[in-house]
Amino acid sequence: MSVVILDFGSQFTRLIARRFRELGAYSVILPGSAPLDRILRENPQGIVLSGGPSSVYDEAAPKPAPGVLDLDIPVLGVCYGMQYLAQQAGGDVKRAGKREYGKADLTQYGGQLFEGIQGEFVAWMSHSDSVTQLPEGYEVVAQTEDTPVTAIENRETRRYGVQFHPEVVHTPKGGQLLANFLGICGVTRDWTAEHIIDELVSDVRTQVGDGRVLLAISGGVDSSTLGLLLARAVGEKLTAVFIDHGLLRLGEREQVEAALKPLGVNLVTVDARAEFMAALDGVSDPEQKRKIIGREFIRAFEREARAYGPFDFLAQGTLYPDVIESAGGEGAANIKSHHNVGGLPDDLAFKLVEPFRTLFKDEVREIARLLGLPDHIRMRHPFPGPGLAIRCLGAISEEKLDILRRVDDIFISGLREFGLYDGCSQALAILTPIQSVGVMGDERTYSYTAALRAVTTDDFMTAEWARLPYEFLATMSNRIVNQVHEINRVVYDITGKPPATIEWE
Ligand SMILES: Nc1ncnc2c1ncn2[C@@H]1O[C@H](COP(=O)(O)OP(=O)(O)OP(=O)(O)O)[C@@H](O)[C@H]1O
Ligand SMILES: O=c1[nH]c(=O)c2[nH+]cn([C@@H]3O[C@H](COP(=O)(O)O)[C@@H](O)[C@H]3O)c2[nH]1
Ligand SMILES: NC(=O)CC[C@H](N)C(=O)O
Ligand SMILES: [Mg+2]
Repeated sequence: MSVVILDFGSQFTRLIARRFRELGAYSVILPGSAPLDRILRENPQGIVLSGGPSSVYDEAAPKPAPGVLDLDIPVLGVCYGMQYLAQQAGGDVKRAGKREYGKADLTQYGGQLFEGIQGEFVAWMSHSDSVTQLPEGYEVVAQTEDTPVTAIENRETRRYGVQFHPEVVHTPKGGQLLANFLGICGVTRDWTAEHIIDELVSDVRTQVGDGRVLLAISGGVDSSTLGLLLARAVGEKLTAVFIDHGLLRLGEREQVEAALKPLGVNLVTVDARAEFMAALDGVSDPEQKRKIIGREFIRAFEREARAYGPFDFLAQGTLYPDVIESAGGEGAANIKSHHNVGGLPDDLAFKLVEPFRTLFKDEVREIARLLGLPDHIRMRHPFPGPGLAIRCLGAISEEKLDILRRVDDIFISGLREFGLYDGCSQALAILTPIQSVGVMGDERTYSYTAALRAVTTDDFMTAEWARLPYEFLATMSNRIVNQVHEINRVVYDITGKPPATIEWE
């Protein structure tokens, strides 16, 4: 039993599934045009029609397959989905005089979807079309100042629509609304992280069969958790490979080896420092750096496959944000090529095993907890595969990496010492190419500027800059300038994501 989410190209479709997972309900995302028999195979108790960039009155507007809306189960249309429901039932949709983007307050609401919800309701909007004429049998159950038809329902046919996005965190009471929809569908909410693990294990077994798997492991949360999952799924057929590309932090190689040993994975460490440094020599463009790193990772895995292989499969701890930022979503833009997705070379000879490809970091952490990953790995801040190369802006050199390593170590150790590490989701130091004038010991200096960045976030798709105490920042600035003589200026990044991203390249 499940809820089927039909995807019409919204950026947020995965978030609908994620909210259902949080509510303990199992859901499946299928393409908007999935045929009826494909949908029926999922035994749906309800259907969600997602948002999307099209307008329902466009010639080529995507539609659910014939028969889908004739099923006698509840249907919730979100944004484009609601507009489609309204149009299909005989209502009308037009480009509205007033578009709504961002937060809007519902001026009134009621009805089944809003049952039990009280007080103000902030709804996150992203639309330029509106339902201008209600179809027969429907009533309006919510309004905003600009949009008279913000939510609709037809109790008899159990068709519901919302113009806003209940699935995003900026609609704080959206979870309750989605829970109400699950209630209307009669969904039993017993889908847990244990179920997800069982399902992932069985999917991996089906995919891998008798094949052998090379696991790309970094000592980070995602690949370490994947190590435990794969050990359960394929056992002996697994070899974990950790690449030291010369872009790691101070002492990281030894720390990772020590941390992974007790997990019982069969670990091989590869020294590929010379290859990475040679390939990155003189390269300053961020995308080019990322592509080269993606390629060099694969070349290093291929070399190991010749030594320890053959391997049919390459397993990576890829998460959904890596995919969507690398333009892996329906119509999504390429923000940056993550080395493990957009940075992969075209001639990849391995088949990829990426069980976490649809999940977010906090969900992987929950899986990690159940699989018994120690907390010091589970709660570690993420560290990107391209490592210090994308934090040393412009062309890298051994000298610059060494400077950055020392700055990073002071900052991260400082966060731990002051008890601030766990309060941030990720912290990093950046070595900028800016040189500026300073005065130290009565001497003129002309040295580099280091930037510090710390953010808070759940899913790494959006983030706030962390409000670290001034005293702490002052101490960090002091220590860095005193201990790293190549730095004479320290700045703190006070930009969120969006508009910035977490890494600087
Ligand atoms: N040094 C490395 N050696 C081998 N594989 C790596 C290395 N760095 C990254 N990878 C691979 O790339 C994937 C993506 O890296 P990413 O940093 O997003 O995940 P992670 O390192 O597992 O977890 P975290 O996000 O907590 O750092 C990893 O899951 C891993 O499969
Ligand atoms: O393994 C990785 N390979 C990459 O190429 C990569 N680029 C960014 N990141 C990490 O992804 C999260 C979001 O980062 P951005 O806001 O900079 O896009 C943050 O946690 C980043 O550290 C990467 N991780
Ligand atoms: N986010 C959406 O689903 C948008 C639907 C439609 N394109 C509109 O602008 O109204
Ligand atoms: Mg990492």
